[in-house]
Amino acid sequence: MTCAGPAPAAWSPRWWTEVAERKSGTVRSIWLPSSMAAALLARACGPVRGALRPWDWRLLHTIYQSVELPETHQMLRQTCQDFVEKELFPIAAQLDKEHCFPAAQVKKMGELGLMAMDVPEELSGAGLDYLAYVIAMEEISRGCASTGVIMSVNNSLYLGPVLKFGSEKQKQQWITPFTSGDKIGCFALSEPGSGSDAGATVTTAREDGDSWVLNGTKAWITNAWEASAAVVFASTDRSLQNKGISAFLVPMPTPGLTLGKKEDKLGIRASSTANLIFEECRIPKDNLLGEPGMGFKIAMQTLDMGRIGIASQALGIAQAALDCAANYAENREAFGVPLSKLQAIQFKLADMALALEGARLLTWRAAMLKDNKKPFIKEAAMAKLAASEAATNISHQAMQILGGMGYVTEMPAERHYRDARITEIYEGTSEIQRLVIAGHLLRSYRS
Ligand SMILES: Cc1cc2nc3c(=O)[nH]c(=O)nc-3n(C[C@H](O)[C@H](O)[C@H](O)COP(=O)(O)OP(=O)(O)OC[C@H]3O[C@@H](n4cnc5c(N)ncnc54)[C@H](O)[C@@H]3O)c2cc1C
Repeated sequence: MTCAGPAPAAWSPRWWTEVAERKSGTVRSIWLPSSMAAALLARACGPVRGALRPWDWRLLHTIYQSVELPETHQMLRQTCQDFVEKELFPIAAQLDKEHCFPAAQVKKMGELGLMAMDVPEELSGAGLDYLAYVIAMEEISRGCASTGVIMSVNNSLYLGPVLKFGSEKQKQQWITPFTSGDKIGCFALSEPGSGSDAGATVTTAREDGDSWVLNGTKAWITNAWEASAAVVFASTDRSLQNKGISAFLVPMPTPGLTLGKKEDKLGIRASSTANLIFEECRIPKDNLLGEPGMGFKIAMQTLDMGRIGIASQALGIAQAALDCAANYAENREAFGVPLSKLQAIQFKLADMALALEGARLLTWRAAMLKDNKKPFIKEAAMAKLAASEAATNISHQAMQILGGMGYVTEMPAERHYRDARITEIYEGTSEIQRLVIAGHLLRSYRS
């Protein structure tokens, strides 16, 4: 088998168009999540509808979605599940073993709209909401956590800040070519000397005629080896500390930028992680994203959104581990009965399912708050913390349920265990999530 994976399946290039055609034969897209939910609500609520004020509708929209996903999102989930069964399950173990970037699968995900999910259709994105993004992220990560992080970085860490802070011209140039799976982007904030303390950035950018000139090293950059562009954070005025950091759009490859070695990692081994080394790297003046000094704000707001994606990646890994453990327990016999008849194993499975469901509800809630333009920073941190710790614990218990078979590569349990661990580290460690949650919590008591 090659890294390209199995022969291409007959995927519809735009699944939601197919859905629309199935429904009416005329509408190009049915992706209007709020109005769809309202229509479904109207069907569900009938006579009480007239009694509802606008804010009630919004509230019901939220409650409705937390009880049962809208039909559109269920269809999206099914599409992703079919993709995972055919395209990722058969090759995930080999991708991991060979550190192999899943180029063919990323291309197909681009064709399905999964590489630019909340980018508007005018910019060639799928034009979906964040709830759709987390549903898809979970499913893709269930099939292959490495593919999940590749998708997450392109969607939320690379496209996210360009969409939010870019000029119209920048959006055309730096978003549209990155929606189809042909090109992917990366996000370069961390440095060898600063990860959690991102404000301590020492990479610099100085103005020189029509250019910015970058110097310094960015560390741990996901997608570095395959990326065609990076959002890079560098200090334009060290004396201003956080407020002196700016964000830049850097084409890759470009003179003055070299890649470090691929890190040899515990998990998510099919995604590349490497340093970006800038030595008198010259980029056009126009490549400044936002205003000078806005970089720290751009980075923090991007990570707030990105955390919801990493929470969903963790959910996918946890679900895969639970599925593996439950199936094994049903089929493996000990002391004359299947493992699943033993109460000790049942209790483990129950606790695993409980942690997973709780984390999933927190993740959906954070996504829906974002979709409804409500504050979501604390909730995103809660979702990431709960989901990543659930993934670590669930994959640990799954390995225990499999016994010796959990420890060898014939079964996916050991890969889930290795993949889960990173979700507690990147896009803010668990300690940083606790700091964010506590900060918001205590502010609410003081105000
Ligand atoms: C596989 C991988 C992929 C990554 N991808 C990217 C990427 O694409 N782009 C990018 O910019 N970065 C990326 N990172 C970097 C990642 O975000 C950082 O590793 C992470 O933020 C932690 O920073 P650090 O490693 O410097 O640890 P440190 O910040 O040195 O932290 C070390 C320990 O101290 C704790 N700690 C630090 N400060 C505090 C505090 N104030 N209170 C309590 N505890 C604290 C931390 O929680 C941690 O346990 C990636 C990392 C990995 C391993």
